[in-house]
Amino acid sequence: MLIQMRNLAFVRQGRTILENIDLTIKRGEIVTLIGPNGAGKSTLLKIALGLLAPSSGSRQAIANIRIGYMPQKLSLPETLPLTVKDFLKLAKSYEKSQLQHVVHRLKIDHLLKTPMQRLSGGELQRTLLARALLCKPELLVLDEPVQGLDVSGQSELYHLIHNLREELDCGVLMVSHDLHLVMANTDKVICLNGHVCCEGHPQTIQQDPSYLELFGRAMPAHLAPYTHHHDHTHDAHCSHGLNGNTEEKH
Ligand SMILES: Nc1ncnc2c1ncn2[C@@H]1O[C@H](COP(=O)(O)OP(=O)(O)OP(=O)(O)O)[C@@H](O)[C@H]1O
Repeated sequence: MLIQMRNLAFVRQGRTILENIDLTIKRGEIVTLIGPNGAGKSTLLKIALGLLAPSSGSRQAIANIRIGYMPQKLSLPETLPLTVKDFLKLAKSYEKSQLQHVVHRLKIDHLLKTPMQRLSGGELQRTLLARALLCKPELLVLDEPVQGLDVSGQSELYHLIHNLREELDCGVLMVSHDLHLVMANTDKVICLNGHVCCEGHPQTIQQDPSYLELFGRAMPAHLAPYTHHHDHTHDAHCSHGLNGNTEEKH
């Protein structure tokens, strides 16, 4: 076990954002959080990172756990002179040999002198991932790592994450909206909507009634859209009540 949350809740300004969360991540395991906007996915990642404290329940991690974090986005002033190399060197602590290894592994050697603002979407995601790897993480936390990439770029990055997990023998906790790609690239999926609606292996979870209510009927993996059905309401125990027949696509 790398990290474990038990009966965790997070409340802000009188509003319950997360409740009844039980989550364990082991070494070598990829766990993916899916859920509609505002479901609490980023909040849960911040609790995993230790940036936010739970309001109740517990979050335990192994002693001195090394966590590499890839944020959802990076906002840099257009005129800030910052090359990829400078950016990587801002990481808290790393060895020079590790920087060289990571840069080579993620195939960004040729970008080291490029200003951060000039990177393409795919190059930026690889650079952010490289920075997350500098601490030789035992746990990688990735907030929508493939956003902004085209389908082949998404597939390539998931494949890379898949391989890195084996090479580093680390755990991976990530958020994704790309349901069809998640299914092929994860060990465990957790459907979150303030609480855990359902969880399990990607193949089995597609049969779960809670999953089907949230994301619609199972389809061939390459055709599955990310569809969130809002024709029901949730309570803390994941029972559903019908309230109309509207549907949202995210
Ligand atoms: N510190 C805070 N204080 C008050 N409300 C907050 C705080 N942090 C998050 N929230 C609220 O909690 C809810 C969950 O936010 P969160 O960003 O975790 O959702 P998400 O699932 O990551 O959404 P998205 O898919 O849109 O990124 C949102 O309604 C947000 O406004």
